[in-house]
Amino acid sequence: MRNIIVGSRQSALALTQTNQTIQLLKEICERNNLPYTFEVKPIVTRGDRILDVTLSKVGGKGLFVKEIEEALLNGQIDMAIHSMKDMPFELPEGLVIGAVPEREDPRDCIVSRGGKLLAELPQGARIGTSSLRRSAQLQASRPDFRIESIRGNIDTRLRKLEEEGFDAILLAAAGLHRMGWKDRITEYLSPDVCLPAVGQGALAIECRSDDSELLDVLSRLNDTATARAVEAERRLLGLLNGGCQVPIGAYARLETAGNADGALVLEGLVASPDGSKLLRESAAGGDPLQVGTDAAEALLSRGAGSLLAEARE
Ligand SMILES: NCc1[nH]cc(CCC(=O)O)c1CC(=O)O
Repeated sequence: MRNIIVGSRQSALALTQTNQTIQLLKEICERNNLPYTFEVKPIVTRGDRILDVTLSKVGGKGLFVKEIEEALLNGQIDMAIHSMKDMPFELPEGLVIGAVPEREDPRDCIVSRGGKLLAELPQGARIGTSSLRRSAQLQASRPDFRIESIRGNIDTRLRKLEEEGFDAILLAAAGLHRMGWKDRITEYLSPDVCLPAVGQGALAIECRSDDSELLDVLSRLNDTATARAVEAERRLLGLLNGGCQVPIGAYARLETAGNADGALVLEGLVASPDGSKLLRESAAGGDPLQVGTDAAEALLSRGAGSLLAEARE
């Protein structure tokens, strides 16, 4: 019998994702007669302590992940469940993504006060989001919206919607689904309107690369279609050097639903921060890395490089 220690940030979403994943792993162990138990170990990261500072100024989203990775490397924990979209492009030596479970809904959504749909929001409506990707795409169709930064975990943002008088906020549907708060969603935004972030809705289960015992268990939770889609999206991100906060979106899906090993269709987007310029390109094919490369090169050949340089200034 081996007790596997699972590190988790303390946010409600992180703990929920961790517990839901452990539940699936427990079922796998039961079905296959595998001798493992799982225990959650909460970890406070630097990213959690400095939410009031602009994250990009203090090291970006990777902050949430870094301390968890240190705990993995020094053996305090054995595995960790991250939101894929918070994963930096490169993993430290000695760690791997052992499984990518089936993806939740990848779309963004709006939660509005009074249940107004996007098209019904008044001229000059105040919209809360801290994501350049979301604000650029929204401003492209509605330059009248006043976009304001909103920080904190999902529960904090939902509270701020009411308390700070926003007309609407933008969130990832996946977080709300996982929390059991689907009924708060006013409207799902189609990827044609708001292309999701790389990896949005997917999870990454990270562990030590030499832990073959655990890797064997995790492999049973891997979802081929999601893993391939995310591989394509992350290749695009890597080629556009999108590690920091830049307006990049990417979403890959199977060309034929159900054919997990078949062709992928990847859409990529790079925007200027104010949404005045949006570049969108797509690529398709069977090799996720090639599809990611093709879409990134198509974007770069249309001037994505200078748009990104503008955003980083
Ligand atoms: N940026 C923070 C973050 N990281 C992961 C999620 C949940 C959605 C997901 O797992 O993709 C969220 C909240 C949000 O963007 O609304």
